[in-house]
Amino acid sequence: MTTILKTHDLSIAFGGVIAVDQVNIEAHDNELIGLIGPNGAGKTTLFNLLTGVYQPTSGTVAMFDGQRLSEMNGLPPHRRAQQGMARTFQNIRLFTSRTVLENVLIAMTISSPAQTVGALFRTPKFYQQETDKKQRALALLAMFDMANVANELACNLPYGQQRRLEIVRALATKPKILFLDEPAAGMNPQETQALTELIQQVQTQFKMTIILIEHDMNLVMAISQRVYVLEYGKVLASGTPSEIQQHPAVIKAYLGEEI
Ligand SMILES: Nc1ncnc2c1ncn2[C@@H]1O[C@H](COP(=O)(O)OP(=O)(O)OP(=O)(O)O)[C@@H](O)[C@H]1O
Repeated sequence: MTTILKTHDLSIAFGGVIAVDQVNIEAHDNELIGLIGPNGAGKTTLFNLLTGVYQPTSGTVAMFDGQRLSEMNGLPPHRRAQQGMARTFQNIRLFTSRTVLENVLIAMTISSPAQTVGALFRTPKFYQQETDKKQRALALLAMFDMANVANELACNLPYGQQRRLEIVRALATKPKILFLDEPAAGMNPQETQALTELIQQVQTQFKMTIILIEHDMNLVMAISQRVYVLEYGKVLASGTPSEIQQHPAVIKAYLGEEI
């Protein structure tokens, strides 16, 4: 098991609220991790700290590439994206007036900009790269059953497909680690089931690490290899789904809710 991401005593305070409080977590290569916790527990804030949207009040985030450790503190989101982080958001953030294909191509271009000279003078290499990008984008869309809507405007897609497009767009950046913030939010049971299978397929096919915030316990418990539970900004428990489901403190935190 190779560690790919690790935090040390990661904390952030907003005024008097300590939203993330000395969190120590780690993610391994090709691991699917569930991040759960009651509303306001600090899950999205933790994602924002990991991906560079927020800088911590104290503590560190590090990524590992083999033996090489890269400190992430101080790096803005786009620099972390270049290091291999990609994410989706709780609220869909697509380029709604662009087509589905353009949304994916833009993500690819942002993550690996074309050589300026090639782009300026439209060299044969530039055209080849553009063709390759388009083929890769279409292949990703096909995997998500969306090749047939490649030329639709993103705003015209049904909600479930918009959510899936967000994942395709994140994958287009070839991340090492993918953060999914409530990917099943607002989906119906059939869409959720299809998404569950897709997330597993992504993990197997791309051999990447996925960290998933999700309120749908069936989804989390079905696909996570390990689960972290946050409560009041702290890690309350971590373990396999079955360990978490039997954990007394977790049961207490979720009293009245089915885990
Ligand atoms: N930018 C901010 N300014 C002030 N307080 C914030 C900010 N972001 C988050 N918080 C507070 O931090 C705490 C954790 O919020 P966060 O959104 O991370 O929780 P969550 O576990 O993702 O919740 P949910 O499951 O409802 O999405 C909350 O008390 C929230 O009000």
